[in-house]
Amino acid sequence: MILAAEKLGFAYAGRPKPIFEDISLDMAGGEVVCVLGPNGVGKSTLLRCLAGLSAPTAGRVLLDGKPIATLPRAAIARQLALVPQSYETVFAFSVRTVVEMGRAPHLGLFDMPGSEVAEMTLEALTTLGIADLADAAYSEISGGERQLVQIARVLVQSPRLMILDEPTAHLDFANQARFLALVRRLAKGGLAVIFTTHAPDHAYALADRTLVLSTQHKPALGATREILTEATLSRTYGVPIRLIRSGQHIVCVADVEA
Ligand SMILES: Nc1ncnc2c1ncn2[C@@H]1O[C@H](COP(=O)(O)OP(=O)(O)OP(=O)(O)O)[C@@H](O)[C@H]1O
Repeated sequence: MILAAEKLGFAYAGRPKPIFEDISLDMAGGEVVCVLGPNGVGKSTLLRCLAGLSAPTAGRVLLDGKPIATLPRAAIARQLALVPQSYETVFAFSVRTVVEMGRAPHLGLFDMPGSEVAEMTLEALTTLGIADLADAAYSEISGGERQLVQIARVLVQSPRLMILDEPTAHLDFANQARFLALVRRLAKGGLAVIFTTHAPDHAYALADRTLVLSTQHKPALGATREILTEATLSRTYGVPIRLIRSGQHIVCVADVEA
């Protein structure tokens, strides 16, 4: 097991009740898990706990069997990569440098990235279709391009587990489809992936299991096609949701009147 979350709970100081309670989740290599739920339900907070960036107020996270809270950041980063919802930098780094920095956890303290890292970086940028942006300033590219750069950066980090917070939020329709195909390919190669999304269709397209967070009900985790019923989705989002099947694909439609 790469990651094991045991009975996690989290409460922000000053908030009357916990954001979530009693979440347990095991991640093995090659598995893809989606976290779904309405705005503000706690998805990003949960991902930060799983990545060891926030300390849960209940329960614990084990990485390779060891409590993540006891591990040095570089040791965590060799196993696990988090792509947050947004990533800003105040420095005028080039796209190439931002991606190369993904390799830092594998380098010694005074090592400079060599030709191997340069090759990995170019390969990752090419995979994401943004090799032509290599020398652009990260601060001067679009939101979707930044999202692709961040995904390239974690490819160079080559972790065993990728944790992605709304990775498709800024991507155009084709890049969303390419991203889903890329994750499917990486998972076949043994990578474990946890991602959040506001598109339940992406859970159907990608996730072996889905964790549904809701303000009204207990967290529910199960096989995506079993857990994401019309009833569960409608209850979770508070609007009537229908599932439309077309071959292998399932599309969700919300029936909200004007
Ligand atoms: N630093 C903080 N201090 C206090 N409350 C916070 C803090 N960060 C987030 N929250 C609150 O915790 C709750 C969960 O936030 P979180 O960002 O985890 O939700 P989310 O499910 O990822 O939301 P979204 O889908 O809108 O991105 C929200 O009510 C939010 O307002």
